[in-house]
Amino acid sequence: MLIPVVVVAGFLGSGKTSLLNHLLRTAGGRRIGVIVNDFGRINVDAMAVAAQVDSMVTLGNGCLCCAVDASDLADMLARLADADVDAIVIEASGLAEPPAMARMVLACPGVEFAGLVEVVDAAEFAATRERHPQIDKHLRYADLVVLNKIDRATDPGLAGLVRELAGGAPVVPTEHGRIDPDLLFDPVERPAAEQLSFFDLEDHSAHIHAGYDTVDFTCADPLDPVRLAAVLTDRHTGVYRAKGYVDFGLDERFAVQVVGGSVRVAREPGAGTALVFIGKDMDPDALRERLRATVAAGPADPVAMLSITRYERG
Ligand SMILES: Nc1nc2c(ncn2[C@@H]2O[C@H](COP(=O)(O)OP(=O)(O)OP(=O)(O)O)[C@@H](O)[C@H]2O)c(=O)[nH]1
Repeated sequence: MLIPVVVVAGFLGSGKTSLLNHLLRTAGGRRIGVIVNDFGRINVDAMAVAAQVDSMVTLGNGCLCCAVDASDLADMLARLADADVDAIVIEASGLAEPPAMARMVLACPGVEFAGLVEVVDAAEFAATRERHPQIDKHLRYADLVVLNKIDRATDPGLAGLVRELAGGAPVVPTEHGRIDPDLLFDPVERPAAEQLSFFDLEDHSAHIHAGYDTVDFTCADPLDPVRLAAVLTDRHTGVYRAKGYVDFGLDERFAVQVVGGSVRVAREPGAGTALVFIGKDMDPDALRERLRATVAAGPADPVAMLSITRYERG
């Protein structure tokens, strides 16, 4: 029997990992294999899902749609299939081109492309669409659109617009990716592989990831919370997305998430700092230098920590 493969795509920070984690928690008896594809060299998403997954392989450093060889993907799918999973979910990088990924999966033996889920960030959609009009095409191609972060939506017309762009695919409004897992594994009618060929005509320079860079930062010394908060909230660095873990020299470290102008932190066990920054027109050297300048001589004091803990939410 062919193993169904679902691709979860969506722009940077829209909620793909949240959806995947929800799915893994609510999978019931299903054994789900996961492929996580991150844009940066440090695979933060893989760290976030690793705890609860049956079988996982990661594809870091570049989008699955261009940077990964089709035969590598076929090998990874075969490895997961050997691990006896019932279904495979690929979490695409936030800059990947869904049609190109769908085509790659369709070309892999032993598996069946079971649909493309496009996660939309209800808070950022209008701004993202303005910068990347290609998003419309991604929605048109989706089999299921998850309209996520509905708690942060401000435009009452958004759901209607997304429905129109989705061209008949179901649109499910939700928070934190909490959708019914059955929605993902219901069989969908797929066009034959050949019918996707018009996407071959597109030029990779038109892909959303063209022009995006990543900056990785790892450090064993504690960071200064005030200086780091200033970097994370600076809208002039070109950074759109940042994620990872930060050590301020305390008993616990902080998981950090930046999406557009929104910063969120949460306490986590562990030590050491590993951060990935993703953005357009960044100056990687300047950003690295600023990050190195956040290294502190010792543990952070409680008052200074307020500049970080103010971004903690329930
Ligand atoms: N307010 C709110 N925040 C959310 C919701 N869903 C996810 N988030 C937050 O948005 C941030 C990004 O979520 P992720 O699930 O990591 O997004 P992602 O699409 O996997 O991110 P990339 O892989 O970097 O593209 C995190 O801080 C989440 O906690 C939601 O429904 N509402």
